[in-house]
Amino acid sequence: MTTNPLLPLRDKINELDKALLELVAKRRELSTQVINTKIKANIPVRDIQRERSLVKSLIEQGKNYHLDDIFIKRLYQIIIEDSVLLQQKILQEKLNHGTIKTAKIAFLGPMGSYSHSAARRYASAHLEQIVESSCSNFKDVFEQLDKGVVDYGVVPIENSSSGSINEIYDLLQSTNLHIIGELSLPIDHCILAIPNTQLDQIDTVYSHPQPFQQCSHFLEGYPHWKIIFCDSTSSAMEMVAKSNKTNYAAMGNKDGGELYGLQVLEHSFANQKENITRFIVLSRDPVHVSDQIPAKTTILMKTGQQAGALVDALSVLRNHNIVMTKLESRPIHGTPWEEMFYIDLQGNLYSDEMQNALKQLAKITLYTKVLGCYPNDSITAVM
Ligand SMILES: C=C(O[C@@H]1C=C(C(=O)O)C=C[C@H]1O)C(=O)O
Repeated sequence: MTTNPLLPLRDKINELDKALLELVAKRRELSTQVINTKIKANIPVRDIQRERSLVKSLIEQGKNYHLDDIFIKRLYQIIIEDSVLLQQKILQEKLNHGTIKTAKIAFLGPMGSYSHSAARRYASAHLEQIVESSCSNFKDVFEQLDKGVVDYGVVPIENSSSGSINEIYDLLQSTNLHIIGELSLPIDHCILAIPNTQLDQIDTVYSHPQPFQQCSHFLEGYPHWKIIFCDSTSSAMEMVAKSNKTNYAAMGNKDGGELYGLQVLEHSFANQKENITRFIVLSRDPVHVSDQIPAKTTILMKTGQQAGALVDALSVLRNHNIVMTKLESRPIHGTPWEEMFYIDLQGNLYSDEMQNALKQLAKITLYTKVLGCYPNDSITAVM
């Protein structure tokens, strides 16, 4: 019997990887000590200067081992992002008196949808244990939360290829719920079919309308495919698996497809190479965001229809040095041709600048409402 000549080397690699994991865990432990010290001394979590000088010095040291600088940057981007998010989480938990032990969380679709992955990801970072509640549409997520059936709801708000998810903006218009968090997920749509199916056998594709929009260029190459809209990507996968038909396919994610026993026929074909969806987390109660971490505040605003009304409102933000990261407008239910503006702002709701700006906005707009203040989780280590 011939033994695999790679085995001794792989054993050594395994040992090194174990040591690397131990080191990463030790570094995380130090980040925990750092945040406890920062809490006592009231020092901000983020220290951009420190991040810059650390990575610069590591790149220099890496040269001694012939390590590529881009490799070091990418590696430390992930390590520092994890460290900052861990510190933010610890700080927020302390401020909001710990997490709910077993939280119920609602999302769109049966298991395997993108919203399900986002809900799990949020839960693994912020909650101890969750009970999952799948909903057949976005309205149901809002209603379950409103009625107290669940503690949190996770819904997509925008995608880097298809833009804003209008249905969510419309639901936010009349809600009393609060945005308490955000998270972004890379999305890789796949064409999924039952085993032993070839791509040229497919004539009908099932999915939620969003993936069809995000992959319109790819779909132009298959003009004969019949497109059928479903409530969610996972209900599409469930349907295709149950049908057992070789001419049917679903568009959804690989992990979800595995749950339903489907195989990947094609992947990585969204219009934008980096296809990312940002999700928001909703709750009945607002959270307090520490002034030691970067925060975002989302507001709803209705201006009058006079010339320059929106410009005047945006000038208020500029005059208070508040950075706007997103501006979206949607028609107002029941009043044709009037618009509601949704604005994402960098900053804490309780900062002086934000409070002053909101007071002034209330004076010059017809309506202003805060939808939520939450930790900015779009952390990019500065290099
Ligand atoms: C660990 C710290 O907190 C943050 C995380 C850093 C890291 O992981 O190296 C560096 C600077 C801070 O943005 C720190 O301040 O030293």
